[in-house]
Formats: sequence, C-alpha cells, structure tokens
Amino acid sequence: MPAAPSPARLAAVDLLDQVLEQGGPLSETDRLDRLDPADRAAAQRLAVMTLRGMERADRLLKPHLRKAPPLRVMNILRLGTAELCAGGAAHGVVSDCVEIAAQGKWTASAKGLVNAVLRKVAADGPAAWGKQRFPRLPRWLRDPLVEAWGPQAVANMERVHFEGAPLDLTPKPGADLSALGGELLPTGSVRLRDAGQISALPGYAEGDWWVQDAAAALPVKLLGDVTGLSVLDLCAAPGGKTLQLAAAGAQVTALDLSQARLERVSENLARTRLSATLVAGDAMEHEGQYDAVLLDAPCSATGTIRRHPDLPHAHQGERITELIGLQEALFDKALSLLKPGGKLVYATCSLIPDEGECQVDEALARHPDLRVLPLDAPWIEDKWRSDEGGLRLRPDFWAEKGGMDGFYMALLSKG
Ligand SMILES: C[S@@+](CC[C@H](N)C(=O)[O-])C[C@H]1O[C@@H](n2cnc3c(N)ncnc32)[C@H](O)[C@@H]1O
Repeated sequence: MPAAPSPARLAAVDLLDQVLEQGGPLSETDRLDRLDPADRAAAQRLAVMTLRGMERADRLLKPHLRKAPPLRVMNILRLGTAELCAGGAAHGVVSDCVEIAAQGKWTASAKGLVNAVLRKVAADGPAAWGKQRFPRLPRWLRDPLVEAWGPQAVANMERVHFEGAPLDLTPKPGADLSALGGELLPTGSVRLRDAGQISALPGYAEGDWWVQDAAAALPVKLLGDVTGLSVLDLCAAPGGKTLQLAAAGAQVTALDLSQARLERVSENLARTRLSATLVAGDAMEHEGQYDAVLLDAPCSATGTIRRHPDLPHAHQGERITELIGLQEALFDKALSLLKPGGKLVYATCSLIPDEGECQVDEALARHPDLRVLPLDAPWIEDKWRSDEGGLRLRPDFWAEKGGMDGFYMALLSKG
C-alpha cells in the first residue's frame, strides 16, 4: 500500500487551491489548524515558495503538458516542480505528489500524468530553473506600477519579491538585542536572516521586540517625540505601530474595526508589557480630539508582496477603487479628530500612488488649511522623498540589505 503523503505537502496543495481557485489569501485559512506546528510551518513555506516561483514552474511544465490539466492537478505539479528545483529529493517529492493526486476523487486519474511529468522535471528542471527570468507580477498590477515607477524599477521589485523578505524586529527602547546576532539597520530595526521559529528567539517571551518590517516602523517615527501626547491609532491591528507609540511614552488609543484582529493587539501589548486603550469599532464613528492621529489605512497591501506572494494571485485588484474611497473618507475623519495644531500621519503599505501620493494631493485640495510638514531625520534617504513632501518606500530600495516593504507616508497638520 502506498505511504500517505506528507501532511505538509498535502496542506500546501490545498493552500494553493485556496489562493488560485477561491481567491482567498494565505493569511485567512483554517486549513492548517489541524496540523502540528512543524507541519504548519512547512506547509506555509512550501505554498509561499511555489507561489513565488509559479511563473517559472509553469514555464518548465508547459513542454510536458499537451493541454492544461485541472487546477488542482496543476497545483500539485507546480508544488512538485518548485520543490524539485529548490533541491528537493526527487523520490520523496514525486511519490508524494503522485499520492496526493491519487487521493483526490477528481485527480486520481491524473496520477500517471503527475508521475511522468515530475520525473521529467526532476531530470531537466533544476538546471533550467535559474535560467528563467524573475517571475513577473500579473498584468492588473504590473501595468499601473510600470506607469508609476518605470519598467526597470518594476523589474527590480520583481527580483526582490522572488527573493523573499528577511525578518525585521523593532526593539523596545532600552532592550538589548545583541543575543539575536542581527544587523542593526540605519532606521533602528534589527534584521535577521533565516530566523526560524519566532517565538523561540531570545527576548520574545520577555517582550523585548516585536516583528515589524523596517519600512512599517517609519510612520510612527515621523511624529517625533510623542511622550505624554494623546495619540489615536485609527486602524491599529495587529498593532506594530500601537506598540511603537506606547513604548515611546504616548497615551495611545488603538482602534480597529475587527475585534478578532484587536485581540492580537491585546496579546502583543501583554507580551511587551505595554499599555493602550483598545476600541473595537468603525473609525468613521469615533469621536474625540487628539494631539496626533496615525492613519495606517486599509489598502491593497501591494507593498508586502515579498512576504505575501499570494496577494497578486488571490485577486485582480477588484477592491482597489473601493479602498481608495475608504482611504479618502478616513483621511477626512482623521483630520476631524485632531486638536488644533495636531499632527496626522497618513500611511499605506501600497505601491500604488492612488493610495499614497494622490491621497495627500487630493486632501490638500479639499482642505485649504492643510499642509504637509517637512521631514528631517538622519535615516531619510533623498530618493525616498516624493513631490508633495511625503516618503515613498519601495521593495527595491535597500536591495543590498535585503529590501524593505513598499510604503507611503506623510506628516500633515491643519491650520
Ligand atoms: C493596514 S492594517 C493596519 C496595520 C496596523 N496599523 C499595524 O501597524 O499593525 C489596516 C487595518 O484597518 C482596519 N480597518 C479597516 N476598515 C476600518 C474602519 N472603517 N475602521 C477602523 N479600522 C478599519 C482593518 O481591520 C485592519 O486591521
């Protein structure tokens, strides 16, 4: 009797189906709940690796397929190809993929195909893999990005997306992170490569740091010294910026629409022994007056593709117009929550100017008394500065250091 396939590989194929068939992001799955932590991590890693290299896998598979197989069979082949080309042992990968096909009611008849194709890929795929171009973004996203940043910049981004992201940590002020052996970045984040299990790293249990991409740690820094100030984090969960504000001595109100996501803010605050007032609710209905408001608005999250390669495949950008409308409404609401002379940071983890630079331009047109405040910090590089006075960060910046998330941020004040 053939051996059962590895639970991690089987789950990874299910994850690929979820992203590519149902358009559900990898972060929103309960498929992994039944797995032990090691299999869960392996399934995530395999699905991420396959999605990053999907274009290459498809190109290698094409000559071996007379017609396109059903999606699940294709996903089994993609996973097998990505693993074989990453140095996976041919026997284990091929026999597991055949068994995954054999188990499925609609895929069992394709097990011979999976076996034959993956044996050919095992023979010629690994040498051909590295000669393929870096996988391109899908057209719905590539076209507007080329228009905004030019073809070379987008090609550079695609290279960084393929390489994936290191793990960045934000240290709690005064914490000593030297036991982690990471690289201290110019902006104060600590960068680790091949970090492994996060909760096993030194200082995790003590709450000495939290995971936060180096670019995502910058919007809070734009506010300068926030000691004793009342600061509203208007879209707070999972809470990286709330932690920064609380650690810097602000009186923080952290609001989010999602109660479930707010639980993560609560857990993070408890682990880091920091405090904030948590409010579950719609930002549009919140009342109050604050010294500063941080609006890290819901967006296409296209700046985070190197860590979430499922994102460009899970949808076609259908929600972007709706998100742009929401960002505009939240922008105006955030301004109404400022005390006279208060400061607003507007930020999005998007690469699309409509969700960043254009939002600020349009807000300036709607509010004649609004102005963009000048930014001055030793870590700001000239090429990050955008025309209207904000900072535009891109994944291809700091390429030699391992890149950064794409982000946009600006500091504003009214009156
Ligand atoms: C980009 S994420 C925020 C990330 C967070 N600032 C951090 O640094 O960890 C956007 C958040 O906005 C929340 N959100 C979306 N619409 C909202 C609304 N109308 N009111 C409040 N929060 C909202 C989402 O639940 C999501 O957690």
